[in-house]
Amino acid sequence: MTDPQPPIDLSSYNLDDDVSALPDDIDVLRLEIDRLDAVILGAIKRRSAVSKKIGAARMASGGPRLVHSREVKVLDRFAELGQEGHTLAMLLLRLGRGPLGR
Ligand SMILES: C=C(O[C@@H]1C=C(C(=O)O)C=C[C@H]1O)C(=O)O
Repeated sequence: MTDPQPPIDLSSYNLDDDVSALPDDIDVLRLEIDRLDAVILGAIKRRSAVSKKIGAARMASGGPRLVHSREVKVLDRFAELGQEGHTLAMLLLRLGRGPLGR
């Protein structure tokens, strides 16, 4: 159903490391949250900029601002997170539309 993900090497982010191996130390765990938030925020900002660039390029050649079929694929990608994943994907799509986006 979902497209295969592109071959991106995420190994340096340690996203698959066993969380149960982390110490039960709130300060240490919060540092891990802070690290992950920095990665997520950086990725979201870049995703929004790339999405806007695609929209601008498409409109410059007379195409539509949005492509429903592609947006459905993005929504599918986050479906494993359930309703919250849907909400998250919708927010990502909105961020890529800029201030006039719904
Ligand atoms: C980025 C694109 O343009 C728009 C933005 C999308 C996105 O942010 O993922 C998806 C589809 C389009 O509505 C695209 O067509 O890939």
